[in-house]
Amino acid sequence: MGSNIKDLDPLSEIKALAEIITSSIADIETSLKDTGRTYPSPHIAHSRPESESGRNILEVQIAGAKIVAAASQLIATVRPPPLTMIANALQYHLSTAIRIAIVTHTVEILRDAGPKGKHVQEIAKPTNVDPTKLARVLRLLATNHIFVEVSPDVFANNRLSSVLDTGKNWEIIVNQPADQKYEGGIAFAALLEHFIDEGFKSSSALVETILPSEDGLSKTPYKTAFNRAFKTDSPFFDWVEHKEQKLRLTRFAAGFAGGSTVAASDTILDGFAWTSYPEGSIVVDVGGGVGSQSLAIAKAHPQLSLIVQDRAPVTLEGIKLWKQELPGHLESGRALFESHDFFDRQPPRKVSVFLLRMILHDWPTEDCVKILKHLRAAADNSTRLLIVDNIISYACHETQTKDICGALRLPPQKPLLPNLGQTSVLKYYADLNMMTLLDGQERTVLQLNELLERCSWKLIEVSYGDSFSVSQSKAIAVPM
Ligand SMILES: C[S@@+](CC[C@H](N)C(=O)[O-])C[C@H]1O[C@@H](n2cnc3c(N)ncnc32)[C@H](O)[C@@H]1O
Repeated sequence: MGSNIKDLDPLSEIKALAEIITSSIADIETSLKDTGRTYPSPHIAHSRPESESGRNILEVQIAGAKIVAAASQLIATVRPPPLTMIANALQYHLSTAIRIAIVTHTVEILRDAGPKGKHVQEIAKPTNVDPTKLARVLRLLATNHIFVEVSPDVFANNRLSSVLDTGKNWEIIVNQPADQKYEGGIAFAALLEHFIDEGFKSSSALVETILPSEDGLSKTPYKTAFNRAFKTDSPFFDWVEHKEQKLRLTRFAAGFAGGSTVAASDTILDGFAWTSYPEGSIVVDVGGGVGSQSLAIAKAHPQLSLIVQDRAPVTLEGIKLWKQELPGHLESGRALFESHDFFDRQPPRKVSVFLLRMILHDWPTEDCVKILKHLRAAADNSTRLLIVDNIISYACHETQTKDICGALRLPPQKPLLPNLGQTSVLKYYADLNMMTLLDGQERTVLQLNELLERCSWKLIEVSYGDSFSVSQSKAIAVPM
């Protein structure tokens, strides 16, 4: 497990893990007492972000990160190994069960019933699914702490299941076309549906895609596992815009626009010196989508001028959003949307900050080189490049990046994994999602450093974000 494993006999290792859990719980208790906040109950709906305020205290987060790392390591240590491997190999049923709960609108149907729940006959009726099969699906979820089986075949929501709630009335959802489910609602489940539909189906084709073709010489006809699974030559982002993929496009857009914010606790505003830029400094948000990040920057730092670049149809959506959210910035020219392909040269102008958020991970390294070289050509000595992505750590100690500010982290307590194992696992899932769908990749600091150097950018600072954060790591580079 941890690289320090040889120092501990097995029982001492188990005790050390248990001790990490006990002392972390004591830390949580102290922080809650000091701040007068309470810990969120696993039995109560996750309906408002404020209800997470106890868990969001920095010290509570750090303690929670240790508990997740230690508890999962403890399970991996004590359960008979073949059973752990079988349970790991069968995880796909859990993904499927989550999607079934979403498409049957189970969470919305159960919302009003509260803790007493509803019989599965009632839950199954609106979507006309077989109640006995739905009960088995929900029981697997309840066994994983998602929903509660209150009495045989009677299920109720709990905090985990309630994360899937759109907040909409189930009778409205059932009578709407499927692509309208997330309209006017919370779209977190849309993100999960994208993972479990396009992502999961593609993942099942990764084995055949990664292996060399049978003769060992000819190239595989499919570039990505996604291409193989969906029998298409189109890159994912083109395919999802095909007419017949309307439901998937709507769901994907909803999931990424609104859904991802439910999970993020730190933001674009943290970890970068936005206030150091004077009136009129230009920030170019490259591949900025509808400008949701730029919107947060503009609201917090009104002295900045924001230019959001993306593909033409996306910029039109962005203008609509900004007209609602911050019309004054568009009218005064303080913010503008620019249709621009990031594989083309940047328009000449003085840019203070180029922002690349969740862009580089979408692309293979050679394409990232093209994007970064165009930005470098448009930069002057004072330009900063801010990259926001998942920066992943090796699962072992690494010291080669010690000269980059923030890159090295203190090793966690023995015998935890250096990357805290399950605590940071979402970043590694994201990496495989990138591989599967796009031939993209999440990068380590070493890989990012090498990539930037090839494009004459120098990586000067890294911050990883909160313990549980995803897509919130930041890297700052300057021209070489
Ligand atoms: C994962 S989204 C990130 C959006 C935004 N940066 C954010 O963090 O919310 C990737 C974005 O890249 C845009 N994109 C893809 N190919 C592009 C290209 N060749 N030129 C400009 N933008 C592109 C997509 O339209 C999409 O908005």
